[in-house]
Amino acid sequence: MGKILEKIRSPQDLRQLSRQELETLCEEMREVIIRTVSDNGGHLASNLGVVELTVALCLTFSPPKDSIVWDVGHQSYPYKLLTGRYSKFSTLRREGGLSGFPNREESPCDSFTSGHSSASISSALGLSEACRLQEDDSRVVAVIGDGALTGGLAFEGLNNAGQFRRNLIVILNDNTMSISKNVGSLARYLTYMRTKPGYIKAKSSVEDALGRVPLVGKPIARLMRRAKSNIKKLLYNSTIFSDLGFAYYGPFDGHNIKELSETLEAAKLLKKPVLIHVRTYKGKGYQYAEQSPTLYHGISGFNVDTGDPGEKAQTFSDVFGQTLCRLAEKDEKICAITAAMAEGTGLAGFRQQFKGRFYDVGIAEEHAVTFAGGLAAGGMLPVFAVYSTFLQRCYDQLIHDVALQKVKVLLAIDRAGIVGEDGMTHQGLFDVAFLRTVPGVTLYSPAYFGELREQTAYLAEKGRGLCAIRYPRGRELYKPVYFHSGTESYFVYGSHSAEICIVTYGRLFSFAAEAADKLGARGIDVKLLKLNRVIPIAADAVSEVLDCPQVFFFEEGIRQGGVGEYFAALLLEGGFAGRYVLRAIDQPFIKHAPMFRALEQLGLSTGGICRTVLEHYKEEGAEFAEKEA
Ligand SMILES: Cc1ncc(C[n+]2csc(CCOP(=O)(O)OP(=O)(O)O)c2C)c(N)n1
Ligand SMILES: CC(=O)[C@@H](O)[C@H](O)COP(=O)(O)O
Ligand SMILES: [Mg+2]
Repeated sequence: MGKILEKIRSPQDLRQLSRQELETLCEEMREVIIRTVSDNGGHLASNLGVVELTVALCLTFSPPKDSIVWDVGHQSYPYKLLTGRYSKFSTLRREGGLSGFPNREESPCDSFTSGHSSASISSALGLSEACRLQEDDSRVVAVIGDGALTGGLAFEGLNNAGQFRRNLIVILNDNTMSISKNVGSLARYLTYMRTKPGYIKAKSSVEDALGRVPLVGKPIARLMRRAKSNIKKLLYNSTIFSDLGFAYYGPFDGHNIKELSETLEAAKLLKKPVLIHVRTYKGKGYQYAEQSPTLYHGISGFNVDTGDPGEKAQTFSDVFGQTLCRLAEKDEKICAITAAMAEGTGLAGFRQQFKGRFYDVGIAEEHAVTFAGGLAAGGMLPVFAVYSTFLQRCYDQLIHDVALQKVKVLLAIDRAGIVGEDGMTHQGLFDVAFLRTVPGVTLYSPAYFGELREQTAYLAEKGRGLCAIRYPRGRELYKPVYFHSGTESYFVYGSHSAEICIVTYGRLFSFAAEAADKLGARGIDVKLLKLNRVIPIAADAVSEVLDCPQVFFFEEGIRQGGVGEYFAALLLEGGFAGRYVLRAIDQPFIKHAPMFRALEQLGLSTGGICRTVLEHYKEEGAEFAEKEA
């Protein structure tokens, strides 16, 4: 297994291989990727689609001297295999192992850490300009998918790069898919380019472009002659890309190593930005992924022989999607918006049931929020379901295009908190802190499916202005059965006379409740305050713990600007005289690890909550902590 692959220590090693050996290498790479993702989970279909492209890139360029920037970076597994990481590949996405995305700390061959879409052209342009300014002749290549190209940032990059008279290669990896089918006019335009009958001979063709390159020696002349005939027959007269200042080549077969490498060699010689359009197939080489590229885009593991991913427990996203469908049956104003994440956010059912009120806007979160603002100003009730990490892009739109307009928009913030194996680029840890600064926002944070249903309905029916609800990745956790009091915005559990009070919100409440049970079993009486509404915090909720001598606040989000700090300020204003201990996240770039393992390491699991309380509870605490550790 991996006979050729195991000898590849760096891209330079590929140059010793024959055409046949390169083909065999691709088969070996696919086998390793399929096996590893079946065990560890990960992004299968996109990686299988770029195997030949990666080989061609590594044959033509010399990372780390040359930079290859992978957009999103979820398709960088073949690149990891060819850049000295084969021996560690079985650790992919495991705690302490290789990241599922390019990471500057992992390898000098990863020139830019990525995870969020549509940024590659801008970062590649920056890298290229840094080379120019330092008189470094290294090459820079950005590889961007047709899905990622729907993001506005990609166009900002193209617009800016098009004016530079300097080589910058952008490879458009067009597989007609985002996570689901790619959408929008651009996707239509790419289809037109792929299928347009009869190629037009170029006016300002590669011949002109190549004519400007000084001929040095016979090999280059030969190479250029070959490239010219190759390119000439496939070059369009005018494309959106050439209008933006790029030389456009394509579309090419993205699974033909020879054609790709020759094209890349030729493109290297141009003294202007170049866009090379390649057609690839998501899932190539694994029949199940070819048939269902959406299912195998990101998958938690599967049986290699049957492709069976196994049973999946119900998730918060599922419950949200079902709830929104029920609400939309009664309220015709409700519209659902996704930025290319219909499956992940649980909106696939809504898409089917309410086609006319469903919008997949492409990977364009900023646009999604402003579009929602417009829908709301026009009298509709837009609901934008988005992962917490991707909402980070929308800060200005939330302020300017929703809050300032005084319109009602509902944000369904999925993957809030630690997400697990996707790691540092995907953790949902900032949303609460930045939403706190948006005027007039209302934010709820359910711990359980039932609460998600109730709070979504409450916000849809009664909320005002910018309303949001945040919930975690995956399933619901431990639910205490004992009595609680309070209002819709908070619940109180346990004895009112307890000397210790734990305050928290969202899924951490399950751990806090378990911790309270354990502490109770050791004779330590704990009162629990669960915030349902975290912005604004209800004055009554603060009053509930004002007289408590020790208040512990646990938060699955960043400390700065989080709810824990906010709660502390309200306590102080209310005259609180006790001890306040806040455990939140201080270093938010948290590496990949199983979700609950990461929470444990952050001291935010049941054990962590017990330990923190007990550290402050002297004698019994020391004894208990030893037992628990
Ligand atoms: C800002 C942002 N929004 C959403 C995502 C989630 N996401 C990851 S990959 C992907 C689809 C990318 O499609 P494409 O660029 O065509 O790559 P392919 O998977 O087809 O290779 C999406 C929506 C993301 N990574 N970043
Ligand atoms: C690459 C990317 O951004 C998404 O594919 C993400 O990995 C999806 O994560 P979930 O598995 O949480 O939907
Ligand atoms: Mg694609």
